[in-house]
Order: sequence, then C-alpha cells, then structure tokens
Amino acid sequence: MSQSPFKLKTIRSMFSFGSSQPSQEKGSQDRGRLSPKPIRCLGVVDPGTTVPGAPGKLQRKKRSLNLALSQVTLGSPVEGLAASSSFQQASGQQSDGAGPMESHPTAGTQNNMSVSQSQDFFCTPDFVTPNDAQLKIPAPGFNGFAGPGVPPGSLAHPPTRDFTPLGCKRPRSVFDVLMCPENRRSQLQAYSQELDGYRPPGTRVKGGGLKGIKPIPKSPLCVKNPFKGQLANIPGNVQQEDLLMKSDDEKDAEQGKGQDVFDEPQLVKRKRGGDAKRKRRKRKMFTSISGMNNGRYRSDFKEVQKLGYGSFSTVFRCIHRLDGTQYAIKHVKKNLSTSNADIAQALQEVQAYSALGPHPCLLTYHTSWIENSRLYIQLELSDCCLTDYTKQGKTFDEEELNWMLWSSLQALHHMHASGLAHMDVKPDNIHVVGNKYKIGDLGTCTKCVSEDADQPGVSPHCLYREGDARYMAPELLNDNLGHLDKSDIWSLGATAYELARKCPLPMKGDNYREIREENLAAIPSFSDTFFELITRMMRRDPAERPSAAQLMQHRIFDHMRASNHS
Ligand SMILES: Nc1ncnc2c1ncn2[C@@H]1O[C@H](COP(=O)(O)OP(=O)(O)OP(=O)(O)O)[C@@H](O)[C@H]1O
Repeated sequence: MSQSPFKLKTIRSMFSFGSSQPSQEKGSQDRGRLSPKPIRCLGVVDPGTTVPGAPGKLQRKKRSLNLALSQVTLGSPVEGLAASSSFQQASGQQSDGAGPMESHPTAGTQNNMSVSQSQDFFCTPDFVTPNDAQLKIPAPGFNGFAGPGVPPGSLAHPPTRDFTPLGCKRPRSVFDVLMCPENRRSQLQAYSQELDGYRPPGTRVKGGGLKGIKPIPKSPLCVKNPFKGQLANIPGNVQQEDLLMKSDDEKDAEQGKGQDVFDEPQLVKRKRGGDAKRKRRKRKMFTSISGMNNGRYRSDFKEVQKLGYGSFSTVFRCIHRLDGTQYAIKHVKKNLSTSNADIAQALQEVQAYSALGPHPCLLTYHTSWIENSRLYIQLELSDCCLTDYTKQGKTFDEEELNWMLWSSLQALHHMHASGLAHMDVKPDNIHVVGNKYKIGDLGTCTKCVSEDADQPGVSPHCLYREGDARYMAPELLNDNLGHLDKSDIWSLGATAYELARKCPLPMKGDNYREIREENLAAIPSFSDTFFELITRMMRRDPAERPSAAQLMQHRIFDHMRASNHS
C-alpha cells in the first residue's frame, strides 16, 4: 500500500490532461474551468459523505453532486463494477491500504454497488458525469498505460466533453448562458437551476435572486421642469425636450406611471388617499428621483467654511477633490422625503437655473443632487453678497451702484424675457464676483407669464413663494400677482435705495408704508438723475414702472452700454 500515492499520481497524470495537482486542493481553483477533469466514474457515493477539510460551500456542492450521482444507475452495473475494480487495480488501491484514498471515509467500505472512492477524490464540483457516458465510450485511439498489471485499453477513459451536457463552465452571469452554444443552453440552464437555484434571465423566484448576477439599479425618474415648456416658445431657445432621449422611466412618467411633482391634480388626488398609501407614494417618489447618490458631498468635496445661511438653506465653501476648484454648495434644509410640496420647492431653484442657462450676470449653476433626503446645489463661489459687503464697512458710491443696477437689470431682463420672475431681489441675493455683480438664489423663481386667465401673472404649475417683506413690492401685499416682472423692478429699486442711503429698510410701520406710497427720502451725495431713476423703479403702480429693458436704455447707463458693446 505504500505504493498507492505514486500510482495514483501516475494514473491521474494520465487522465487529467496535464493537471497533476491533487484534485481535492484544486477544487476551488479549477471552478469554471473548461478543460476536462480527471476521471470520476466509478459508481455512487454515500450521500452523507463529507470531504474532510473541504470548505463549506465546496462541501455542499460535493454533497449535492453526490446526491445527483446516487440516482445515477450505471448503463451496466457489471461494466461499472468491472471498471471500478480495474481502476482499483490500476491505482493499486486495497481495502486495507494506506495513502490518499485511505483517508477518505468511504475508503475500504465496499459493497457491490457503492465502491467509488475515486468519486470524491477526483470529483471537482463543477463537473458532473452523466449517466452512461462514463464507462462505455473509449476515447478514439485511447490505449494508455493504466498501471502495472493492467492491460492497455482496459480502463475506462474520461468522458469527452461532447458527451456531457454539463461539460461547460458553470454560468456566473447571464452572459455565460448567452455565450453558451445554442444547443447546450437549455442544458446549462437546467444544470444551473439544479445547482443553486439559478433561474434563466427573465424568470423570477420570490425571495430568491440570481446568484453571481448583480442587479441592474433602476435609473431614477426625471422630474419635469415646469419652466421649460414656456421657454420652448421663446425665439432662440432650443426646445430642450427635443434634445432629450427618453428613457423608459421617462416614458412611464409621461404615460402617468411615473409621478410629476408639479402636477397639482396628482397632489390633490394623493390627499384623498389613505395616509399609509400617501406615505408610500411619497417615499416612492422620493427614491425615484433621488437615485442612489449617497455620500457624494463628502466624497467629492472638502468642506472649507460656512458662507452663510437663509431661511431655506445653508451655504458652504467647498473644494472639489478632483478639480481643486472652490464652489459654493448650498444644502437645502428641507427634508425632501416628507412632502411633495417640499420637493417641488427645493427643485424650483435648480430648475430655474437650468431653464435659464448660463448668463454673465447670474451665478453659475453647476449641478445638484439629493443625498440623505437633502438637496445639494453646486454653484459658482462668489466673493460675498452685498449684505456682507456693507457689513464689512464698505459703502457704494453712485458709479458702483450704477454698475450694480446695470448688471442686475441685465440678469432680470434675461429672466423676464424667459418668462421667469426672481421674486426675491435684495442685497443678500446680489453677489460680487471679482469686479462683477451677479444675481443668485433663484429659489423663489416663478413663471411671470401665465396661461391661466383666472390667475394672471403666476402659473398654476409653479409654486409662488414670497420673498423678503422689506423688498416686497406694494402690489404683492395686495396679492396682485399680475406683474411679477415689475415686482422685481421695485425690489431692485429698493435695494439700490437702501445701499445708497446706507440705512436698512424698515420691516414695518409708517416708514414701511410711506416707501410704498412713493414717499422716498432724499439720497445725499447722489445725483438727481440717480434719484429720479430709483423713484421710477419704485412707482406704486406696477403698470407705470418701466421694464428692465426700458430701464437699460436710461441715460445713466450710457457708458455701460457703450462698454458692453465695445
Ligand atoms: N454662491 C455663493 N457664494 C458665496 N456665498 C453664497 C453663495 N450663495 C449663497 N451664499 C451665502 O449664503 C447666504 C444664504 O444664501 P441664500 O440667500 O442663497 O440662502 P437662502 O436660504 O435661499 O436664503 P433666503 O432666506 O433668502 O431664502 C447668502 O446670504 C450668502 O451670504
């Protein structure tokens, strides 16, 4: 019996087509291998048999294969026995022997029908020998040396791959199945199912899954931008819908399967439903637009400093980890998983930026995303806003204020021409970037031209959010929403008036009312022309107020117009 190891090695090297390592060790390495494996053909193994030292998964697989093999009836038991005994002879295996086979629990346990020590020894889990392909078919020209005392050609040869339905690597993904030759695909699928519950693509098992196949994440829904429909009618604006390739999700959304946060009838309908149903829908809506963006803020940006905060958000100066550029990142305070109205309100700013496109007098919007139920907006970093500017003790002379007005009027003209009103023009929202002035915070933006005759001036599809009361035009206090573009003009006039007088505007009281009655106090050290301009901008009647385009033609801006053209 001391010869056994040598003989086994010899025999295996003959059968394993170049593989001489012990198969027990190789089991895990060889998984998925296409090359033929060593012989395993000698009958059945006790289903309870375990392989000492085999890893758990491997062991389970071996057990399942053994089970499968235990149901195999050999084409001819006599042949099987003859082959097994000849194999044993070839390997020098004796029931009382020592060597590798000896260590196997089945070694030495022989009965007539179950004699296969070689089964576990040689079998690797990825390869199953079919019913009667094992012993009957000699390989063409096979007449190898079997071992001392064994006549050439008396050994069973390993089944060729042509005769096994499973002589193919186990599928790891749908591609393995698809790449398999057509005529073997169904066999492979059946084998896969048998092995670990794998189902062919397209079939589902409750509570199960495709092992080894990563689920393809569903792409989030696209939210409709309420500002864009109107823009399509404005000459020069590209109809952005035409540029969009519609995904399945978008098509679903169009067909009413998806949800549109701005679709008020839907919101109303939801209110009528049960609470639980409504919550489920909100959650679905939220996850469908937020996707799987978790941790982008921390992973992409390094937070440097808190820049400021408002009623709606907190803004941080951040460095982008890859491009090294500094940006202002706005964290919207609202938890977006709570209500659709909050989602709509939060998205209003990014949708307005996106619909307006880049403009030299608007802060540049880069991107936005939702993370941990909060909206993050990546914006161009400004040096400061006008409020901070004055807080630093700086004051504006007339020339500087004219430049501020000129830039702001250009931005407002662009917005109004696009059918949007800012609705919160104030020193906080006018930024200094280098030597330029730019308008930011489009969170209160709304459509200023309505298709609805009953509610002129504000679109029923847009939320109307009031801005700061100190800069609010008088007609808005009376809920007259018919001239929202002109309300912006009043707010800009009030901003310039405050900065010129270096005195904060009143929040309430007589002064508050007087300003709205066109009773403006004189502005020392500023020209009459400037005062006249501010007075026109702050006319009580919005119809008498000039538009941004008209104001840009004012003589006070002559040299700005000239420098713009040059
Ligand atoms: N792009 C930016 N660069 C530098 N600072 C900024 C930027 N955007 C905002 N800030 C700072 O953050 C503060 C708050 O920003 P913002 O006004 O946009 O927030 P908000 O919550 O929308 O305010 P509001 O109460 O007016 O709605 C601003 O006053 C300004 O100081």
